[in-house]
Amino acid sequence: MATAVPAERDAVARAFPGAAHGRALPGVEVVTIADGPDLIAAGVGPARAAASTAAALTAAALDGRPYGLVVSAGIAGGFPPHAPLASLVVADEITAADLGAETADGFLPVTDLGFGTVTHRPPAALVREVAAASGALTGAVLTVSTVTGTAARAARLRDRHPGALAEAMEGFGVAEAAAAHGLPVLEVRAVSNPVGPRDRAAWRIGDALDALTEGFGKIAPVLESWNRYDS
Ligand SMILES: O=C(O)c1cccc(C(=O)CC[C@H]2O[C@@H](n3cnc4c(=O)[nH]cnc43)[C@H](O)[C@@H]2O)c1
Repeated sequence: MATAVPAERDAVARAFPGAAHGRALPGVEVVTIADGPDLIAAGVGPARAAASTAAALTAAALDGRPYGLVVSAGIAGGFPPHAPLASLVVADEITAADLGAETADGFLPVTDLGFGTVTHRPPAALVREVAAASGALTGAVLTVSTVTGTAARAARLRDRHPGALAEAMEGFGVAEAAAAHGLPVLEVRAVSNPVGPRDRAAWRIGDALDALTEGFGKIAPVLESWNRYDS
């Protein structure tokens, strides 16, 4: 499970009762929870998150104990009124929203330029089960390299992605690493701030971290049974 920063990693870890121990890899520490998941604080932004996640996945594969599922988790901006503060969102689509080219006629995704991919889709059945267990909202979670800070950009993003509930900065990078290993990916986010005009006073990071802990407490059995079916 990959979060951006240690505060998010620790919020997820609080949902699992087992003892934790860490193992340092080049560029990332893997925290293993007894009878629970492995967690990494993969760094902020899609590139760093992809590099850290790839390191952890490769190390596990070389150890002969490959993972069955990769989860991107953390706080996010929520598109109002669809994803309110402290709500939990599970992605049915993980989309890189600013990977492309700006043209006089608007934004072109990199796929329109003939390259790569901009969207990864988590397994639909897993998304449904996670949402049912936790009460999470289900929709697209956008990955951006620049946090949205104006109403105009928030509106442009929703115009291009009408199903978007949240934006964050790591999901697509984590998903790219998972895809390179042929693994399914899930993204779960707790909303810490509205997407829109920059307003640091509106951040509710503590509430979002608490929502992450509570949400993963409910999601844990779903993930455990998913891994069992998968192996
Ligand atoms: O300085 C700002 O205006 C600002 C507003 C929101 C978030 C930030 C961050 O630097 C946090 C980035 C960190 O948290 C995730 N996150 C949380 N909210 C958002 C958001 O609205 N848009 C994108 N990412 C967000 C993100 O995944 C990073 O890990 C600064």
